[in-house]
Amino acid sequence: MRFADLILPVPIPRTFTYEIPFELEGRLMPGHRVIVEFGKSKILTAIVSDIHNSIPKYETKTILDILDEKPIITPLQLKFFFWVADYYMSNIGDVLNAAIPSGLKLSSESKIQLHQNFDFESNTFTFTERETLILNQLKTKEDLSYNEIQKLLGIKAIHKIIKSLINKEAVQIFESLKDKYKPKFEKRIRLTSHYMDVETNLEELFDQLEKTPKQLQVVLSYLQKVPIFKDSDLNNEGVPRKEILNLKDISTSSLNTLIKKKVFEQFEVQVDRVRKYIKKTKDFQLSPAQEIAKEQILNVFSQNKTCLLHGVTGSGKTEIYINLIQEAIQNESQTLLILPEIALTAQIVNRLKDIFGEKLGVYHSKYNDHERVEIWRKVLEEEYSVIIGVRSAIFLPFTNLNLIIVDECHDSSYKQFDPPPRYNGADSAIVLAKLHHSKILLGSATPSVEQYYNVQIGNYGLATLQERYSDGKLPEMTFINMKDCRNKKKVTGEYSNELIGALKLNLQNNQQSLLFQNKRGYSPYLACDECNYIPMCNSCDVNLVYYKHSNSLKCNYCGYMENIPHTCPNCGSNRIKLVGYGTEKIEEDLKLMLPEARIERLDQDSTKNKYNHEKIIQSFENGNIDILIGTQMISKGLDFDNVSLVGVLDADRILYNPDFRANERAFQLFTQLRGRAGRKSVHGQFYIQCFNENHHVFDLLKSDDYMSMYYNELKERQKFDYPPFYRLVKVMVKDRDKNISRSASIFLYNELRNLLGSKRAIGYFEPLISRVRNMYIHEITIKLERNGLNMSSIKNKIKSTEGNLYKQREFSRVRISYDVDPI
Ligand SMILES: Nc1ncnc2c1ncn2[C@@H]1O[C@H](COP(=O)(O)OP(=O)(O)OP(=O)(O)O)[C@@H](O)[C@H]1O
Ligand SMILES: [Zn+2]
Repeated sequence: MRFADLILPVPIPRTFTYEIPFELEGRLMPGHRVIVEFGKSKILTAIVSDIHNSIPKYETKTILDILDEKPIITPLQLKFFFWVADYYMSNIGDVLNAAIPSGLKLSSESKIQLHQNFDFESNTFTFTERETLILNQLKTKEDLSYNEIQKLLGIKAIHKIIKSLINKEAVQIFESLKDKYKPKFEKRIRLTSHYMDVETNLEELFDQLEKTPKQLQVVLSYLQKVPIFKDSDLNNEGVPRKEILNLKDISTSSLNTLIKKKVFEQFEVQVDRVRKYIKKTKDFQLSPAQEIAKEQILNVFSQNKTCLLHGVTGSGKTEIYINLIQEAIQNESQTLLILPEIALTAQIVNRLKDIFGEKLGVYHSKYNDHERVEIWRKVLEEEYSVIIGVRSAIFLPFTNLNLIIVDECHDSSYKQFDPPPRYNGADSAIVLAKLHHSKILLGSATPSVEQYYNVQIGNYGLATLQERYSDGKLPEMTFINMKDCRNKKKVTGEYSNELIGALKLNLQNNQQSLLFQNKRGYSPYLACDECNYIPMCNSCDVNLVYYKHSNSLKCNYCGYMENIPHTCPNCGSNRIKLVGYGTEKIEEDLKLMLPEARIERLDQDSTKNKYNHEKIIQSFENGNIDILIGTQMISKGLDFDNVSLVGVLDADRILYNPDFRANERAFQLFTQLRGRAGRKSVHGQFYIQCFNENHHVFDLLKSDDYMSMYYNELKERQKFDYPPFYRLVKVMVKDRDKNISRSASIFLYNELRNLLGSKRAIGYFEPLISRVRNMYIHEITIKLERNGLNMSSIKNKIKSTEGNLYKQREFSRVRISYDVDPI
């Protein structure tokens, strides 16, 4: 086995073969990180994906060094990563970037430092002039990058020189990012072993310390914390130094004296950065309906099929998950529970930490890199048996995965859009389960049409929960016609008197309310009353959003910010006004209208800080907030006992969307929102402010009729060749020049039509938002029949048309990307 295929962090969609040096033969395994030379002078970190004997056609370079003792990626993960890259038509390097925490990431910044055993005096090698130059430099400077060495020597080809230094064990290469992960240490103290002889030596110590009461105080406080009289083993762990010093009447100098006198010894232990949970047991019994659903699930599992749990909101799906996870833990295997939203993670983690204690690991994007590396390692070493996380948790190094649960499996935030890979975490989880021979359960009150279709054609098995837990009823629905309200002057701004009245009543009854609005920020936009001018982003085709707290206009696409203009830049009038309303404005308005209420907001802006979302949810749960205003974050799976009112302010905005999934989405969103109210003893109310009460989706909602929605949608999808009957691939063409973007998309479209036929290559068009970060976008839609096609080979063919495009000089800077199964 002399060759290794490597994944390199370069935007080239293939692996590279390198030779394995003699000293690494037999040691190197797939999943190891290695250092290699790439091109003339680049040094890169790479991941070994395969090891073999077949000599490549091109001249190979040799691997320079290995970074880890043990592989950091498992063989199954590699397989999975390649599947994601293939299926979602993205580079394997991009998948790796999405998959591994940046503390383990591949980087191009490798450096050298003196070898730890190297000693200038005692070494026996002779060094060349250039080698000596480097070594002398390293006497004063801790490390040197490849660039610095090239400058120092005044030549480009430095690799041979470095290699020779490595062979002489004078220097070593290190990955500057490798050291990014620093374990955290804690200083602790304990009694030295001498005093473990309690009866004589410790008693003696007390006598000695009579004269120094401060020191005696330290020893006594220690013994209070660590009762070695009861159990002498407790001394081994000692206590954190900080904990003793934080006590009243303890002086640092007394403690230090005692350490000098060898009464105490100080030692360090590695501690976890990730917050630990204390295990409390909480028992619950499944209801008869839940027992039946669980039986159905186990039955589906026994047929090695994916199981869809279709259970109404508040039916207790989570309790079934917990029950299944408990059984999985007893079998000493790993379980992965993925959720669409970190807001929800916080709540479920609270429910699960009571039950699973330290066996529970949590993985989401708000964690910093050190924490993510720590979780990665703990999953690899099977210290965690349950992992709860958002979509990227599917990339963790499971070795013993036996159950995957995808909660709220219909949710569109399982799909990643930018940066690539544009993968869907819920769909990919099914493939992950196959690779691990693991069971997989998808749960939702509103499965996607595609998911339910899979049940219908027998690909998935079905389990159902049709009633809420303990006879809870679904909230009553009230439609508030805003047109009528306006005519009858029964509104204050955007708020109907009826809704405000209901909020007031709820407040008096000491119950909580949720208010939904799909727009964050203050007012969606600013507009001139004279000429209708609307401030737009300079680099994207969208209007700027007004943020009150920073008194600025901001682009939600590229982050561009500017000050509020006082006069209209177009006509000079000073009649610039705010139009529409976002969550921030609603918060402000309601605080004025209901001054006695405690009001908070939950959206992307209010949860920027790591634990903010947890704090807000906790505080709502504890009854410290009366009204919580939020974006779709509040619609997903949250479980509050005391919420009896849910209101939607601008329902029409949800209904009218130029997308074939618009009705399905609206039905899902309203059903989920309604489901947040009346989950425990209180009866729930669902208020919808809208202009068009007669919309078809509202009819379905009134009868809570998922199946009608499903069959209606299915008919439409069949008629217009949409999923689940066809698979969609979107090809995105981008260029700084609008004309080039357009002509490149026409060129590519023609290529694709020749390749696939005009029934599959549908057309090219400008998307709704046709410019982002100054790149003009055109899209080509491809529809592929679900059956009878070899998808992988078709996708390769689609990709190969890129080659023809790039042969045209004028298109050489065009950027092409793909979105497979766009949503
Ligand atoms: N067997 C049970 N014993 C005690 N409480 C239960 C049981 N089953 C469900 N509950 C309670 O009922 C409430 C709703 O359950 P849960 O949150 O699991 O619903 P869900 O099906 O996940 O709903 P959604 O689809 O809205 O997220 C929770 O507060 C839960 O603790
Ligand atoms: Zn912008």
